[in-house]
Amino acid sequence: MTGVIIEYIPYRISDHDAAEFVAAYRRAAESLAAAPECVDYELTRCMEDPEHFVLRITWTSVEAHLEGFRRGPSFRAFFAEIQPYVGAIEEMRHYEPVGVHGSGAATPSLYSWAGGAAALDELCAVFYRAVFADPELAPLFRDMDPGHPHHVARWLGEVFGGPAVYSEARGGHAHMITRHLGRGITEPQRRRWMQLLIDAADEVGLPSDPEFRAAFVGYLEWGTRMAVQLSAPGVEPDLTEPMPTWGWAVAPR
Ligand code: HEM
Repeated sequence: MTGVIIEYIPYRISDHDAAEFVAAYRRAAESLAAAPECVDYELTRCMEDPEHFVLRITWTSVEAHLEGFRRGPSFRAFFAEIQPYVGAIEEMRHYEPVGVHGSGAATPSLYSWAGGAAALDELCAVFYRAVFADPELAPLFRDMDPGHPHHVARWLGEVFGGPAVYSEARGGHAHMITRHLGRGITEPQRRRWMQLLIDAADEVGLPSDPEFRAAFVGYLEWGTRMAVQLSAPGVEPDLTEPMPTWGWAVAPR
C-alpha cells in the first residue's frame, strides 16, 4: 500500500486511570476497526514510565483521516469513548514513512522455512526430471541449459528471502524475463508446470503447513501468469523492474 501515514498520539495517564483508559480504547478501537480509512492501530504502554502511553494509527492518507474518518460515521462513537482523555494528549501529529522499514529474523523467511538452498535444489532437480518426461512441457525445454534447475532454485531462493545469488550470478530479474520472451507459453502448459512443481514439493517433502503452501502456491500463481504474459508474441518488457520478493502474507499487487 502506498501513501500511508502514521499518526502517533502520546498520552500521559495516571496509574489510577490507566485501566479505564485502556478499557475505553478497547471500546473505541471498534470504530477504528470499522473505518475503511484505518490500516491498523496499536496502543502501547511505556515500560520504564508506565504513565506514558502511545497510540499509533496508520491511516491510508492524511486526508482520509481528517476528512474521511473525522467526518465519517465512526467518529462520533470513537470520540465519545476517548473524549475524557483529550487533555492528557501530549502531541497529535502525522508522520510520513521515509522508506526505512522491514522485518527482523523473528519470523523465518519462506526460504529458510522451506529448508534453504539444498531443499530448493532438490525440488528443482525432481521437478525438471518430471518436466522432461511430460509430453506437454518437454518440447518447451528441449534446449534447456543443464544448469537450469539450479538457476531456478537460486531464483526461488532469492524471491523467498534467501541470499541474492541469482542476481549476482545470473543478472537478476531482467535475465529471467528475457528467458521467457517469445516462447508462447500456453495456459495448459502453465497449469501443467504448476502442477508438476506442487507434486515435486510433496515428493521432496517441502513443509506442508497451510501457511507455507498458501504462500508458495500464491507465488507460483503470480509467477506463472507473468511467464505466460511475457512469453506472448511482441511483448516488450520493462527490464528495469526489481526482483520480486515474496513473504508469508502478500497484499494484492
Ligand atoms: C513462478 C513461475 C516461474 C519461475 C519462477 C520461472 C523461473 C525461470 C528462470 C529463473 C529462468 C531463467 C533461468 C536462467 O537461465 O537463469 C526461466 C527460464 C525458462 N522458463 Fe521459467 N519460470 C516460471 C514459469 C515458467 C513457466 C510456466 C514456463 C513454461 C510452462 C517456463 C518456461 C521456461 C523456459 C522454457 C525457460 C528457458 C529454459 C532454458 O532453455 O534454459 N517458466 N524460468
